[in-house]
Amino acid sequence: MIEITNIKKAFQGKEVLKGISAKFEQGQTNMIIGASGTGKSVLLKTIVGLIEPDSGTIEYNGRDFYNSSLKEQKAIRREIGMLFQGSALFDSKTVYENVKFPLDMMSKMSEGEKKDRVEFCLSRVGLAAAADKMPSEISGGMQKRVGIARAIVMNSQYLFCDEPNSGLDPQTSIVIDNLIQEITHEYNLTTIIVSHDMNSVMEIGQYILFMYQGHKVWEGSNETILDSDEKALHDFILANKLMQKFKALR
Ligand SMILES: Nc1ncnc2c1ncn2[C@@H]1O[C@H](COP(=O)(O)OP(=O)(O)OP(=O)(O)O)[C@@H](O)[C@H]1O
Repeated sequence: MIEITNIKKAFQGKEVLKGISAKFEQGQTNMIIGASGTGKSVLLKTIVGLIEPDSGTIEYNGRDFYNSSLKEQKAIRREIGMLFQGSALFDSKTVYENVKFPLDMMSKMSEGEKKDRVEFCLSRVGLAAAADKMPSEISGGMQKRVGIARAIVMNSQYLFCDEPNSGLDPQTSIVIDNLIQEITHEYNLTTIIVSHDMNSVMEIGQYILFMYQGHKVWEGSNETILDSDEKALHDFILANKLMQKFKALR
């Protein structure tokens, strides 16, 4: 579980995060949603340790990240897997080499152990046959799957996904959403996904934190989100035409 308490962050005097608290449970897909510019990415970066908050705490299974020693922070970082927007693969490395990269950087495994682990992760995301391909030779959806394999290769406990569906067609988006959810359940990960894709929210949002202008204004699940009478959330949901129709039918 990741617990954040009263997180605040300002840039040049402008408050971007205005005291956010939440609990992201293990073994479920947690989502941070909200309109553009509302602070979702800053919050995610704060949680993973890329932006230090001005105040507040972030606890990884009880370990307070920003009040830990560098050694302890490094240990937590090793337990984190990230799926970046746009996949962020190395263009000059094969699929296999991309997935192996974190093991080369951070593990003490032998070459044989690394090979087994990379092959296991690639087959878990359905890409065993694409190991020798270059990122430019595979589709956007396959690139995301490589990104997921790379994110879990270190046996991560925590999985962070920043807009995992950006640039994907609706059908491929569902495949990627379902893969993230399956992996979360299978390996009992604490997963946090930043998204503004309402389809994903409805598909896999087991816990949803809705942000508006730097505040948490609503939390709940995909089962309760359509019943909320929070105005900002309502406006966000109904910006999606399909959701308007769906809501009208209920
Ligand atoms: N390093 C930074 N320095 C100054 N301002 C920043 C910095 N990072 C983010 N901001 C500001 O913080 C605010 C929130 O940005 P953030 O990227 O978190 O929004 P978001 O909700 O993720 O938006 P989007 O959905 O468009 O990615 C914006 O006004 C942005 O300009």
